[in-house]
Amino acid sequence: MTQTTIGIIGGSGLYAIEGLESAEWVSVETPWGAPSDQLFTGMLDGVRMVFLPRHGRGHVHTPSTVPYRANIHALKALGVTDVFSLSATGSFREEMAPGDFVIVDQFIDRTFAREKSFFGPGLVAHVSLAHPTCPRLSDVAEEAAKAEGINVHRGGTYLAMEGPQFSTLAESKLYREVWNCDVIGMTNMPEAKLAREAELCYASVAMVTDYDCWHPDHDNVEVSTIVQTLLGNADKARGLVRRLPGLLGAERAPCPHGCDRALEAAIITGTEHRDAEMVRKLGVVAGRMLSGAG
Ligand SMILES: CSC[C@H]1O[C@H](OP(=O)(O)O)[C@H](O)[C@@H]1O
Ligand SMILES: Nc1ncnc2[nH]cnc12
Repeated sequence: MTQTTIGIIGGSGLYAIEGLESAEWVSVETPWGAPSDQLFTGMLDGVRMVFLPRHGRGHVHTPSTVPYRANIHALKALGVTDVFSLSATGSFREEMAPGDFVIVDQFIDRTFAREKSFFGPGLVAHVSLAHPTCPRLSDVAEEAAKAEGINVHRGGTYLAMEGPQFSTLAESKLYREVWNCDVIGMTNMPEAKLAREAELCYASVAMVTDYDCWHPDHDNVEVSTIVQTLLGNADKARGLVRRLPGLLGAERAPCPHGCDRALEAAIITGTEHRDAEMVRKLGVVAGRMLSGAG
């Protein structure tokens, strides 16, 4: 048994969480540059919490400039074991209405201008992403949402687009009608990929703000309308977060789905061929698999 440390990545509209004891903002340096912001740490119901605003306080990072690798590295460096990602999304489903939450379980990655892996030349790894979210954390997120009276949908495919512009109507229809996606956002990829490489359990909670531009009875998405819905969603998200420590508990057993052992069958570069600098940079994220190498 180890200790649970919950990481919360707050998306658009969620730049702080409340109620932590002994709370402080801490700076973390990483070999991948600076994270989006300082990280807010403290205790909630006997469980250590670490919160990171994905776009930084004041929303300064675009979806393309969010330093995803530095963010996941910083969470891992602070001992985080379980990550809940909260994100604003458009919806492709009539029944997934603005104000509803969707516990995402699949992604289609259409992003193209981001670093997507901690690994690279001199240290190559291929983790499985068949099931990119952790069912154990997703159960907890669903239970917390229900306890808060949030209209929550279990399961959904998140289309990750590059942005920052919203989709064209043709794209929106393609994602909805042909690719069968449920929600759309700009940030969960490569975040979920990197969490898996860092052997962190990861759950994604999509907070629906709009119907993108496909819905004949709703206006095309605009930031001003998103912000209105986001204010309500962020209150709901803070309620959900408050329930997580009680549901997860302070003691942590190995993940029954193997998220925390994802690298065990993934690293392919032979020990004697590994690049020493890469091994050094990967010390925090993959050190347990690399000790003695390089
Ligand atoms: C403010 S609208 C577009 C913006 O909102 C979403 O952010 P996040 O995923 O961090 O909640 C979307 O991905 C875009 O970055
Ligand atoms: N319609 C949409 N498209 C992409 N990202 C979003 N975030 C919130 N709504 C969105």
